[in-house]
Amino acid sequence: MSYDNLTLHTDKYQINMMYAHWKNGTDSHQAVFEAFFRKLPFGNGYAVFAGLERIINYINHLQFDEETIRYLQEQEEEYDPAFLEKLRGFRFTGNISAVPEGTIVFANEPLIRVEGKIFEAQLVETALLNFMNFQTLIATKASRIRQVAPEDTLMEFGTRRAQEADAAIWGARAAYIAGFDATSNMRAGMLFGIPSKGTHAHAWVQDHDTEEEAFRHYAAALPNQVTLLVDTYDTLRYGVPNAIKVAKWMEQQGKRMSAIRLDSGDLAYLSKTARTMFDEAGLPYVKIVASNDLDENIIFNLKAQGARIDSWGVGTQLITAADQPSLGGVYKLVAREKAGAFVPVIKISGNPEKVSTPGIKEAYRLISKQTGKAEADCVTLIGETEVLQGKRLKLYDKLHPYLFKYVDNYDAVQLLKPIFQAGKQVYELPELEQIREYHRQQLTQFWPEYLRKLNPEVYLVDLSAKAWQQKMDLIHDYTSAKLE
Ligand SMILES: Nc1ncnc2c1ncn2[C@@H]1O[C@H](COP(=O)(O)OP(=O)(O)OP(=O)(O)O)[C@@H](O)[C@H]1O
Ligand SMILES: O=P(O)(O)OC[C@H]1O[C@H](OP(=O)(O)OP(=O)(O)O)[C@H](O)[C@@H]1O
Ligand SMILES: O=C(O)c1cccnc1
Repeated sequence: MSYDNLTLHTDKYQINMMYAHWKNGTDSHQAVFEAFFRKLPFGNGYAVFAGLERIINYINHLQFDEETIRYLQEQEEEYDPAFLEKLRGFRFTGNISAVPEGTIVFANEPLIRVEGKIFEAQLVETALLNFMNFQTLIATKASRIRQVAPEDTLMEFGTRRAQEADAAIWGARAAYIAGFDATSNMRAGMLFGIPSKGTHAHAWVQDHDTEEEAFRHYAAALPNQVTLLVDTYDTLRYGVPNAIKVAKWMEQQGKRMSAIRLDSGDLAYLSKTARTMFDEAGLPYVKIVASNDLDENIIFNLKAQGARIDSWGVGTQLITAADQPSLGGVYKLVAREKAGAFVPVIKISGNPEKVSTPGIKEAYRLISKQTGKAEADCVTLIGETEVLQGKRLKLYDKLHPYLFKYVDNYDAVQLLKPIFQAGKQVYELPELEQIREYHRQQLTQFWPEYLRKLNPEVYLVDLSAKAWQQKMDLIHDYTSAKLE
């Protein structure tokens, strides 16, 4: 089965709600939803937004074709044929704003805003969250790994352990955005233009009578990219000495071995000893690649132990975000049309962090004119102008009011950019290399205290006084209404 129409890549309850709106005659009512997450993953101080390319692609190709219509008909007898007829002509006609991929983002600020007919805006929730949550999670994990090895080559090796094919390729892309240098996945390489890299597996060595013969045959076949896996039998007793012999043999033919790969054992000890052996053999140019269930913590520790590793192959831990395998991004209705105008809506919860923030919002990054560094993000109601005028602001985290600061002399950068207007794509997707460079620039806007991997400083995401007051008013209205 090869069916790639993603229109039904949604939860049934979205179609049920579309149906009920249509039945009630409210399907064309305008609504505004915002996507955000409430908690940063991995205890990190920031996240790296990704997923927009796939979202744009998805929105552009939304279409209930005959096969999907037939399926809906068979699935749900209650769906009126006239509803299915309406779906035939469906397309997304609303507005979408989003932060560009590679942007550093934080909890509780809108990352995607969807405005349009409730019928359309409801359908897209599931897919938008699916793409944003996964890709942002992997980009953030990759960013943590890049942080501990700023100068080294990082290769994404995760496909065999990824949660299926889509996760492998979009995860590879997310990792590249956040600073990885290459992927082993050739399809990701082909589709996105990510550099592809690869060594060889144990099978290559096992399929020869001797390790030395295996190394020689490999070097003869691909003399310009020889990275030999040296741990099939015994790294220091056989693997490294055999690799040294083959490197000398290559030199006689005017070639240079690129590297060896260590894939088991004590990577610190083995890399230091192997480095000495290569150096003493007059082969200082042969680099050392390591793999084996690596993540940012192991890499950090290996470096602390003085490991002599130049390049890291990272698979499982990255592509599955093993220490936190999902990002809890949500998509919340913030305003709906009533009597021809938008009214803010709220979701009340016993958990204060889950009370939604009503109203259509904008998010700004306040960049100090003096230092060029980000001081805080400010979430306002749309149309508020104080932030844009550069007025002195007292910002504080409303859930934790002891976190506050004053900012002035700043530039306010609007985080959400228009992506679709009246259903038409108005945003030109940057090239992947530009996204990667943009992400690198983004990192320079933050003090290192916010970026550090362990116990980072909390970056302030403030809610404007007006947005806060509106939230309080609605909480009051709803909770007192309930008591009556
Ligand atoms: N010096 C080190 N300090 C901390 N962690 C290390 C060090 N060397 C290796 N590791 C990590 O320890 C873990 C070792 O796992 P494991 O015991 O499965 O590997 P192994 O002994 O190399 O055997 P296998 O052949 O099964 O891969 C891996 O995640 C590896 O990256
Ligand atoms: O460890 P990861 O970060 O996921 O990196 C990818 C791993 O995949 C390969 O081996 P594979 O796991 O297939 O076999 P092995 O465990 O026997 O080495 C490779 O040798 C790495 O060890
Ligand atoms: O090229 C490699 O060495 C590689 C690729 C994928 C998984 N493990 C290793």
